[in-house]
Parts: sequence; structure tokens; C-alpha cells
Amino acid sequence: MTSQPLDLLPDSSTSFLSPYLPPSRPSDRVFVTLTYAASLDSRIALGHGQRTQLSGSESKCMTHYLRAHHDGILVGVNTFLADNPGLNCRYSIAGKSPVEASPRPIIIDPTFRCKIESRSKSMMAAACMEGKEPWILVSAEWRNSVSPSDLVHIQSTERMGARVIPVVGLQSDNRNESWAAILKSLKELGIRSLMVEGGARVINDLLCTAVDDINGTKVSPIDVVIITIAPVYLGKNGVEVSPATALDNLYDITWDQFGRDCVMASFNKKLRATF
Ligand SMILES: NC(=O)C1=CN([C@@H]2O[C@H](COP(=O)(O)OP(=O)(O)OC[C@H]3O[C@@H](n4cnc5c(N)ncnc54)[C@H](O)[C@@H]3O)[C@@H](O)[C@H]2O)C=CC1
Ligand SMILES: Nc1nc(O)c(N)c(N[C@@H]2O[C@H](COP(=O)(O)O)[C@@H](O)[C@H]2O)n1
Repeated sequence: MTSQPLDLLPDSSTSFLSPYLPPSRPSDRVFVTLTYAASLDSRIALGHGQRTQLSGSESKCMTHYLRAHHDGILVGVNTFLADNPGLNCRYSIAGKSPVEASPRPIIIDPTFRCKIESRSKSMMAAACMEGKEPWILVSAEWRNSVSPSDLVHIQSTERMGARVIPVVGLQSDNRNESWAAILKSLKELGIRSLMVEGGARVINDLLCTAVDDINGTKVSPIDVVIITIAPVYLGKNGVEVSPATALDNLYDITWDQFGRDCVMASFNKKLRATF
């Protein structure tokens, strides 16, 4: 399973993206970029479990360029099961192999639903060739009382190079607590920049999440938001991105056209404003 490298972006597109890329200087927290592709009616898939191609070839290139600039790429387990994604980088970066350029795939999967099965096998096979092996974040509570059969699944998954990582607090009903736990674990594991791609549960939650900054003030964990808008409607059965509260947090917003898609890039205010 090999895939062709994508075309290179024109200089105008890399200049457009450059202010929004994660900084190279060290930081005490994970730099978070939220990025996804949506239809004109804010849907990211035709229906639950349906992989839906929204980005055209130009904006897809843009996504892979962003992947090359992040340490990790995170999706929820429903996306992993629905899309069977590669989560690798097919944008050629001078001096780097595809594996080196690829971010670490990270799957939030509290109860390890992505057991070793045909889908995850093919992803891992692809990862071995074209990207990095995934890390699967499971709840520490679940891991502590794992059944013998799930233990076998964990062991066979790890034999393929993936890691199954217990996270204390992941199964909390409180999104602030679970995201604080996710980001703390990833920081400890050496992830300095994280690209969050979806799906809808992850995006809607993250947009309304507040975590403690170093002064103990509650702030959004998102630094940058980059959204591809594809000129189609997916209709009312589509998987909707629409956070629980109204938000007006974005600033330094710029738009650029990639093929027939429009891409918005912006910073997210650290303080959460709702109206
Ligand atoms: N157009 C686009 O850019 C993208 C589209 N998608 C689409 O999104 C759809 C999947 O979205 P959803 O069904 O909403 O699922 P999802 O991919 O957001 O996964 C949700 C699951 O992840 C786990 N999870 C997520 N956040 C968690 C948290 N804070 N704590 C604990 N567990 C957590 C839970 O098990 C939850 O059921 C798919 O159809 C996929 O194709 C996904 C990514 C990008
Ligand atoms: N940027 C973007 N545009 C779309 O149209 C999409 N459907 C997605 N989905 C995300 O990309 C993953 C699949 O890509 P690869 O197989 O890794 O190339 C998918 O799982 C979503 O996270 N993104």
C-alpha cells in the first residue's frame, strides 16, 4: 500500500500558512492546531461512519503540509474506525523521509474499540511504510481492569509497533478534565505540537474546553484554527460541527483559495469569550 507524494504548494500558500505554524521555540505546553474540512452547512461527513472527501487536491496538499509541521495528529476512535486513515504526511519535505515528516498518529479511544482488526491492521501496515506507528490513548481506569481477551488485543497491537497508553482521567464526563489529561500525557510523551483533525465529537468538545494555564486561569487549549470550506452541502443527515456554546474567539483571520475550496486560518484567543 504505497501512495504518491502530493504536489508542492505554491509559495503564496506557504506564506499564507507560515504565521500559523507551531513555533520552534520550546514551550511549557502543547501547541494545538484545530483543523478540519467542512461543507457550507458545517458538516464534516455525509453520515456517521461515512468517510467523505471534502477537500480538493489543493487543500488536501495544505493539510499534509500542516501535518509535516506537527509532532502529533489526533483523531477520535470513531474517525479511526470510519475512515481507516493513514494520518501520515505525503507532502515532500526536503531532507526528510516520509516517515520522518509524518506526525505521530494519536487516537483517543478510552475503551480500546480499535482492537486489532482488519482496519487497524491496514493502518498499521501503512504506518510502517509511510508514517509513524499510532499511539492509542485508553482510559487508565479501563486498562486497570482489562479483560484477558482485551489484554491479548493490547499485546498484539503493541507487537505491530503501536503503543496503548493509559491516561488517568480520560474517561471523565467532564471535557475539561479529559482534555487536561490528554494534553498532560502528550506533553510528557514529548509531543510539542498537536494537529487535531476530528471528528465531530472531538472538535465540538475541544472548541468549548478550558484548561488551566500556568497561572491557574482557565483558557482554551486551542492556539490556531484552520478550516477548509468546501463548496458543497452535505444535508441534515451529515455529521455536524457546532459547539455547545456560541464562540467569538478568532483573530488575525486570513482566507485563501485552494482550488475550489476556501481556507480560513486564524489564532484562537486564549481567554474564552461567549456571547
Ligand atoms: N471532514 C473532516 O475534516 C473530518 C471528518 N471526520 C468525520 O467525522 C466522523 C466521526 O466523528 P464522530 O462520530 O463525532 O467521532 P470522533 O472521531 O470525534 O470520535 C468520538 C469518540 O472518541 C472518543 N473521545 C473523543 N473525545 C474524547 C474525550 N475528550 N474523552 C474521552 N473520549 C473521547 C470517544 O470514544 C468518542 O465516542 C467520521 O464520519 C469522519 O469521517 C473526521 C475527521 C475530520
Ligand atoms: N482535510 C480533510 N479533508 C477532508 O475532506 C477529509 N475527509 C479529512 N478527513 C481527515 O483526514 C483523515 C484521512 O486522511 P488520510 O487517510 O490520513 O490521508 C481522516 O481520518 C480525517 O481525520 N480531512
